[in-house]
Amino acid sequence: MPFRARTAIFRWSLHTVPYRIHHHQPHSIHSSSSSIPHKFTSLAQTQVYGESVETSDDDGFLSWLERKAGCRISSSLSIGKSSYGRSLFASKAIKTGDCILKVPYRVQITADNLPAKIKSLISEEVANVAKLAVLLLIERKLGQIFWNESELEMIHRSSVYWETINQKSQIERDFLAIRPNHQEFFQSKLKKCIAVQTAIEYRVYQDTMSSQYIDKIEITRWEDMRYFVQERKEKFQSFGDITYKDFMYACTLGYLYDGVSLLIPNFERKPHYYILCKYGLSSLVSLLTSISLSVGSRAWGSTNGLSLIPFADFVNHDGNSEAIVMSDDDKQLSEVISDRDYAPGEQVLIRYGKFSNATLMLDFGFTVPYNIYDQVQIQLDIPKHDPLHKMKLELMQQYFVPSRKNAENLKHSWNIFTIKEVKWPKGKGKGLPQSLRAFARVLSCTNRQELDDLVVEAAQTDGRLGRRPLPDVNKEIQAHLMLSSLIGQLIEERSAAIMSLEESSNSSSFCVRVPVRRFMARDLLCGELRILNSAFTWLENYCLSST
Ligand SMILES: C[S@@+](CC[C@H](N)C(=O)[O-])C[C@H]1O[C@@H](n2cnc3c(N)ncnc32)[C@H](O)[C@@H]1O
Repeated sequence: MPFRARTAIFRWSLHTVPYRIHHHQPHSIHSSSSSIPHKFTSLAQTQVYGESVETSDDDGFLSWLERKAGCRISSSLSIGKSSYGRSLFASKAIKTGDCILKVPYRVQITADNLPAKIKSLISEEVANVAKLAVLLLIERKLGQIFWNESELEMIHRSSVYWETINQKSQIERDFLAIRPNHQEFFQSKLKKCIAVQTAIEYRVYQDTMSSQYIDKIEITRWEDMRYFVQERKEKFQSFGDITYKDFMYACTLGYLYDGVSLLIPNFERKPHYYILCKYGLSSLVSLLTSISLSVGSRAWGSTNGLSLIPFADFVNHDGNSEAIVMSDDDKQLSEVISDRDYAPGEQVLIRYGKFSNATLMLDFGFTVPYNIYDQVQIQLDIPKHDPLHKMKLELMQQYFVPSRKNAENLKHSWNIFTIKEVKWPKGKGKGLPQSLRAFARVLSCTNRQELDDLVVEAAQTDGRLGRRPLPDVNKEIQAHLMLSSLIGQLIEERSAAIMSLEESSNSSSFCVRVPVRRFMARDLLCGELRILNSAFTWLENYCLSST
């Protein structure tokens, strides 16, 4: 995932592993996980996730990778197909605590693996994830990664909407930063090629509108191109939406992929054909524009920075699993220890991280129907017309400094709070975040004296502003009523958005992916609604119990 920000590295000690290891998780902008273990996957979920293993054309991959690594990577897993794309399945019975895969660092890929000649083409300001992206080779459904505007409209009430917009523009910036250099590189190759008259005749639609053919295109790798044309003629004809420029660019990407050939069995010298033949040209071209997201959903934060971990990246996610990818620096490998027993043929799942649906959706392109890590961002503003606006603003900026972890994440600022589901809305256990309630107390002050009193109280206690209930009970209730009114408004917005999703689900769509995205939007919004409702109930109870 695009990760301009932090990669959390967690120390994790499974009882079966006697040495110190690091837990690493797929890179996520949103990652804010702690490493507290959660429950085993329930049987019901196993059935939902369970799939029968189909023979996959990736069968040779494991043995190829083991040859490359010079050691056994897994003796209990095989690659198969699931409803989430490829996945790992138990090839024999697995017991809790078994080490199910070990991938040595030497066959993992980090930005450092970029060959020097490629590195020199990529400017310094390009994010690590984008550098890794040029190494990415296997991604399906590439053309469908970004949501279009009307699809985004389904979630415009959620903060994910703005995050998506920001992410897209960052990717565009990275892409633009890579492209000019690369084109220059290709231009020089092309000139050479023209000089030696190594041209090949082939046809490609220039664009769908004109359906014009370009007949003679000089290309350096004409032999390779002929191979491609012969093999994939029928596909070739259907690439109507690809412009000549895109096409050339896609073909030349092969140079960039040279650096990752180690991941592609039997295609060591022709990595781009692998992608072209297997997934089609549009996939390859889309790869360029959706590059960071694709990499992000396969890259793992570790002690080595972002890494692509072959084989481990075939495993799918279950937020309830306790199995995670861990790295052992002493042994120079990443490994997964099973958190439960598996029968042969069962799909093996791990937890990528404690990710909300917003994170899963934005960084991995999927959601789960009931996500225990869901959360909602709430923004509180000081009303412009508040006579104490200036004083409150100064106090807020001074006292409500986001934690370092949150500060790294652009979406966090002093007036944005993250709320999680309140498990015990009747008052037991943790309620709403203290910082949010403190902020509301400051907002509810109506004169300077009240604000000064809060400052004095902070100095006399732990230095934090508004952490204690206001001495005036009515004021305390007022502050919390203000929060419940805001939350009530957010609930209405989410409910309306869910309703309109339901209405639009009756209209037929020609596009296969729209219903899928509608489900994702619904998972996201329903999760947020659940959290907001729990917060609302908690606030109601707090106010009632304070009277
Ligand atoms: C690391 S890859 C896992 C292998 C992937 N299924 C494949 O075909 O290559 C992560 C991607 O798998 C899919 N995926 C993983 N877990 C999933 C889940 N629980 N539900 C839906 N899709 C999932 C998503 O497309 C995600 O971006």
